[in-house]
This record gives sequence, structure tokens and C-alpha cells, in this order.
Amino acid sequence: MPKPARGPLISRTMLWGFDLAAMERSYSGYTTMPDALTAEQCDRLIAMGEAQLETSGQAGVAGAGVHPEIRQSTITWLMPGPETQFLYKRIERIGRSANDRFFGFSLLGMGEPVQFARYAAGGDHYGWHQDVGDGPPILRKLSVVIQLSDPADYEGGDLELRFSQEITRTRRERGTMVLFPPWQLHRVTPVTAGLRYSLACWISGEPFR
Ligand SMILES: O=C(O)CCC(=O)C(=O)O
Ligand SMILES: [Fe+2]
Repeated sequence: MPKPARGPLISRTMLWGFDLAAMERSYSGYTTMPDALTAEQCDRLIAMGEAQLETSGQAGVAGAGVHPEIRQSTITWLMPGPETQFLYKRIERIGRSANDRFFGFSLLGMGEPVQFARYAAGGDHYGWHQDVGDGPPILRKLSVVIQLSDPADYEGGDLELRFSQEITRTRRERGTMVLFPPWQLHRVTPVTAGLRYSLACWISGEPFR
């Protein structure tokens, strides 16, 4: 697995006293948390999202018109409330511990609701993109994706991350949570059979410094 070239370590004093070895332990490109949600919770969220899609489903990229060449899927937002409280709590809990362990960012919380997406057979997908850029005035610092579907229920629809020339396929098991910094390039490959449901959300904080 090719890694970016890195020069020899500079002494600590040159690094303003920072312990680079400690930093390397605490930072990782992405991390995966299996069983973040139970199968029963995934079923419940799929039912909730499907019921909402009936009335408010939006195809394409929310707020930016429909660009099927970039993204083709149907989405809705699962707002915080009594029915979704368990989900928000779980995301916060796992988000905080993954952040403490791997990323070390200064976070404030979720500034946006959880996005529910349905990718259907016939090519629903989301091409290579980052979750930051010309977007809302909320500083996204961690992206969180949750697999809601049983992998047996669809073909294709892989969430992949790209590190330089290397493409990494993430785990498909339902209930798995994948966390990565929002500038990480990622995509969902076209769904060729069945239906794939996922959640995506973002944890925000003050500007990086
Ligand atoms: O559905 C997924 O697995 C990823 C969704 C995504 O990348 C996004 O909404 O920004
Ligand atoms: Fe994304």
C-alpha cells in the first residue's frame, strides 16, 4: 500500500516542542465502528426515512439542484426529536470517542440534521466528492456515514475512500459507522441491484487552527 513520502523526523524543538510521535498515534485517515446501530434500529430508521421520502424526498444534491452526473439518490433529513434521540446520542457518543482516539479535533456538535439516503438499482450513486467546499456556513470537521442496509439486499453501492491513487472500500455490514475528515475524497459506486439505505451527518466545530 503506497504511502505519501515523508522525510526524516525533525527534532522536537524544531517542531515548537510538539511531540510528533504522539500526533501520529492520534491521527488516522478514517476509522470504522462496527455495530454502531443494531439491525432492529436500522430497520426502524429505514421505515422512518421511507415514510418521509414519500412526502418530502429530494433527488440529487439538496439545495443545489439535481446533478445526476454527480449524484443520483433520494434524500430526506431525520430531524432531532423523540423518535431519533437514540440515533443522535449514539452518533455523539461514538463521534466523541473516535475523535478522542483518532482525530483530536476540537468539536462543538452536530450543526445539521442527519441525512437519510436511498440509492436504487439502475445506477443511483454519488461520485467522487468532499463534504466541504462551497457549502453551508457550518464548519464540518468530521463526516459520519452509517450503513443501514443488509449487504445481501443490494449490489454495488460501495462507500469508497480515495487516498492518492489508492481506493479503499469500506465495510458494508449494516450498523457500521465510518468516520473521516470532510475533506477526504469519497464516493458511492452505482447500485446495480436492490436498494441501499444510508445515513450521513457531520460534526462541526470552530475553524481549524
Ligand atoms: O451514502 C453514503 O454512503 C455516503 C453519502 C455521502 O457521502 C454524503 O451524503 O455526503
Ligand atoms: Fe459525502
